Amino acid sequence: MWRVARFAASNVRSSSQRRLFSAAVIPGACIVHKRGADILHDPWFNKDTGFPLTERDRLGLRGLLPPRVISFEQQYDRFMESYRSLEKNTQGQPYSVVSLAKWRILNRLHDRNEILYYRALIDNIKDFAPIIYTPTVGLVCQNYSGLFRRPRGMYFSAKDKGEMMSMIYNWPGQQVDMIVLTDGSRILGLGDLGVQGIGIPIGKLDMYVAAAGINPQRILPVMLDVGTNNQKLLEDPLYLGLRQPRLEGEEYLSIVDEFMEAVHTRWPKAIVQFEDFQMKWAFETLLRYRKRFCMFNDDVQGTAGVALAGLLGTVRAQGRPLSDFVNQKIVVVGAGSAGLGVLNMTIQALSRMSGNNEIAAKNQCYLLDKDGLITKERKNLDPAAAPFAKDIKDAEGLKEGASLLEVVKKLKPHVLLGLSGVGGIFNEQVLRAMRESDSPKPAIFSMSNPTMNAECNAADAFKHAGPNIVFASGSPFENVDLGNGKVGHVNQANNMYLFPGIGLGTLLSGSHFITDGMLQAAAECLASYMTDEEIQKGILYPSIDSIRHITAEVGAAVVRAAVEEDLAEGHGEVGSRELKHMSKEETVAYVTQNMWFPVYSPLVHEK
Ligand SMILES: NC(=O)C1=CN([C@@H]2O[C@H](COP(=O)(O)OP(=O)(O)OC[C@H]3O[C@@H](n4cnc5c(N)ncnc54)[C@H](O)[C@@H]3O)[C@@H](O)[C@H]2O)C=CC1
Ligand SMILES: CC(=O)C(=O)O
Ligand SMILES: [Mg+2]
Repeated sequence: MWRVARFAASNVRSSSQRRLFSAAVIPGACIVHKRGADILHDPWFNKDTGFPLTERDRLGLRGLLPPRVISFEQQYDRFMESYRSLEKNTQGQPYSVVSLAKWRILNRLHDRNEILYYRALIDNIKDFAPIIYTPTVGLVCQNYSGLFRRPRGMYFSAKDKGEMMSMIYNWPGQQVDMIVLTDGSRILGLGDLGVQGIGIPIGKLDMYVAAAGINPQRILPVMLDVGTNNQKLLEDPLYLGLRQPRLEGEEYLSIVDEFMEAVHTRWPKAIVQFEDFQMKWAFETLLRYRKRFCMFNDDVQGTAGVALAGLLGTVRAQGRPLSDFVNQKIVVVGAGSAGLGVLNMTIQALSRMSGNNEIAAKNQCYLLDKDGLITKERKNLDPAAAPFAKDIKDAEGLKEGASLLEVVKKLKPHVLLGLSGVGGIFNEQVLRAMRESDSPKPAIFSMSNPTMNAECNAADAFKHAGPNIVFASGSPFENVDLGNGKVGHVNQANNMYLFPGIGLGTLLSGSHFITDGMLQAAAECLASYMTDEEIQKGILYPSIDSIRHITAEVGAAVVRAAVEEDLAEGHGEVGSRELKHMSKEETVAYVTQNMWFPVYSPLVHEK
């Protein structure tokens, strides 16, 4: 096992500080149970030409590598040079060609040498996150059959019913801390991609390693293949998943049940993040498992916290006190797992701030789906959306099913937040209507992924809704040049700012459950992270460059919430008593010190 890497300081925000920070890592020895070529073919242990001569002798590697030993720094520079020349050589080519070429070069390194891969990822997170995460990961999932070279993670299919308890022991890692699980039924805004959705757990877990310092030997991406209803995939001769329609009802749940039991039998403390499940199963599984296992749903709960932090930021951006949040009119477009999760957490926060007045809180919020404004008059109203359906008498004269444009024109909302998965629905007319918003700095959150599915792009938002808006998107866009030296700041409102800290904080607290209190603490931590000066410039979230720092803070907030709720049993040598006595700063230091960092450790062979 890797010894935990130790960091010198916890308060690191600039890139020069980060470099110092990484230089202070002390590598521990690592036990390996294999020798010779088996080591070179194992990306967990392989150092390529970086094996020192003594290690080559000890591990039976002499003669299997060219004689010259190359330092880690040289290997790193060599990789970055080839990445930069790929960038240069593909300039001007279509987005899909360039980004898939970048993904391939990163993926090859991932498959060969994980230490070098994760170091490159951490040091270049701003450049590489859009490749290994949204938006390119969406393209990768769509093209998975053609891109597939080597398996990564585990695949449990409907055909494995009754076998999962033994299958779970096929995983080579002794300990697993973090699992990201999908059934591929709603991959970003791209719909049902069946087994091809495995790219999402892989990308999310890469973010866990990069942002939270979860040891990559202790992560497990999982695909639960219960079939697909995507006809194109079913007819594709190269499709790698089960060629059958999706299981439904009890049959479906029995597969998820069996998986959850198997995982927690082998690794009772593993945390399972449910990701990109279609809405009905997202809610059903959350309800079914959250009091039995350590799990959460990222799309429902992680997204909600990030959106709430952003909404509170928009109040500060208007120069108003946070208490003014209760006066904001918020329109949420998309009544799926993400939209309802956001609305639920927002109403809870509004309600708390207005003296537990849930009715007043609900009055501030409007919800639309593909059929327009959702009111209590809706026929076949989805039970999940029912608590947020407008009473027609409170709908400001708007009718059931009113269009987005009608709603925006009538309400003049402070916030327009999209989680519909439909690209371009914040069209020119809708954005122009936002110019009449009651807010001096109207907020437009175009949170759907990947880029093509964003409700609007950044340039259109500033062009049509005006330079005063506060803008956030789920996938990254460049800042917008507004002329006269002014910049329209683009925020990335993505659950990546919270899920790594939720997972890490839960792990280090030793809590068996992830409660609303822990999630709320995570959201509040993110909300209070930015300074007033940054917020005034329209910057609502930290730069992705400081994702490790924000994750340490969020992780610590989650640990402290678990302690407060008496759920924290501790982790490793740190028990519940020690956690209870830690100050806020000590908790941040504890979390930071437990972040893994990629450095070559001496390998020691053991039979
Ligand atoms: N930025 C972030 O961190 C996150 C972004 N998302 C994105 O949110 C999107 C939706 O995800 P889910 O809620 O899980 O999907 P979902 O499929 O459960 O819900 C989509 C909702 O949008 C509605 N809709 C469809 N067409 C519409 C239209 N023309 N006008 C208004 N509403 C319309 C549907 O009726 C449905 O209520 C995806 O693109 C996903 O990538 C999801 C989670 C996190
Ligand atoms: C970011 C994310 O979780 C999604 O788009 O589904
Ligand atoms: Mg997701």
